[in-house]
Amino acid sequence: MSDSVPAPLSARVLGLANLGLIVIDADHRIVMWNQWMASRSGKSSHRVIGQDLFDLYGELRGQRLEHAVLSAMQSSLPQTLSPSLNPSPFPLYPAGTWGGERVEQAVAVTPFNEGKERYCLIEVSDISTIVGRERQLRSQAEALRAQSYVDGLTGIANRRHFDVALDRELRRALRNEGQLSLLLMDIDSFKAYNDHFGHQQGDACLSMVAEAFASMLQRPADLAARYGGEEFAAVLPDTSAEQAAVHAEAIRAKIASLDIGHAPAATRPHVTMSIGVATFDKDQLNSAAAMLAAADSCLYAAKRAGRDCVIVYRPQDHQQETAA
Ligand SMILES: Nc1nc2c(ncn2[C@@H]2O[C@H](COP(=O)(O)OP(=O)(O)OP(=O)(O)O)[C@@H](O)[C@H]2O)c(=O)[nH]1
Repeated sequence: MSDSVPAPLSARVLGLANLGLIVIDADHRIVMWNQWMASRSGKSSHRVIGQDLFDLYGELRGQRLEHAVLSAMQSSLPQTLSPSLNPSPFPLYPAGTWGGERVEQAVAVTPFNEGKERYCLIEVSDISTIVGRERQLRSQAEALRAQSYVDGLTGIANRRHFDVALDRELRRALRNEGQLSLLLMDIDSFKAYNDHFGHQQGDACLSMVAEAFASMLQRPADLAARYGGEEFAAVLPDTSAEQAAVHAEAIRAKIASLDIGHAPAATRPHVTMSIGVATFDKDQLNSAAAMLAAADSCLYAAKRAGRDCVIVYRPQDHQQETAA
């Protein structure tokens, strides 16, 4: 018969438990320290048994864990430490490593009596995987949010981003009586391009035009967007009608200079753009709808004028037109 005594079942279970188990007495002296704690703290149970937990880990003094232990001992009520408020209170590291990042911990404190003695059980769970997954989900959500402001085909801002930017800049212009211009632009005879070269090449053309157009806007507050289909738009804060007209003309010339061959049915042998320009004014063009309608009417006028040109909205002309 073997003379080795089998470990009591409870001791075996404590050794196998996949969480840290610490028991301290009323004077905070450690009376139990399981294998999980030993392998993650680098301190074996016979080194720590009998020591005051808060002497062993001075950094816990005055912290939430100490308050939780004191209050659990006094009230006899269990306490749970929020992992977000108390990240990693114990200096514990993944088993088999030393140093590096502490394991993320969730800590529960449960007071209990044994005979006349008062004790406190401290359970420490490793929640590193959960916290890591949460971080990953949060960063994926942020990436998705960023993507939802980006046009999938061209990579420039999408209509939603444009609407938000125009609204924000309009409110700023109204507040500061500042200047703000808007460009609406449309690739000329794009239906003919698609019909001649096919939709896939049409998409490639849209991407080239978008890239060239976006590269023309230099200020950080300027926004180049795909407004929809073959239409593009730009929000230009602190830009007068005259300055916007110069920008628009430069963009028109840049697109023409790309010299992208067009369909035979198009007005020009190369791809061109027509552009309408509207500028904020506090009496008439003081809303997104009014500015967009004004820019759109100029874009339409540019198409009627033969395409590949820029037309700037002038409130006085409009008054004359509507009055006539
Ligand atoms: N390839 C491609 N074509 C698109 C996309 N969005 C819109 N279009 C095409 O753009 C064309 C726009 O045609 P129209 O609105 O008739 O205007 P247009 O031919 O450009 O003529 P004008 O604007 O008068 O110069 C349509 O044939 C649409 O199918 C897209 O994402 N990819």
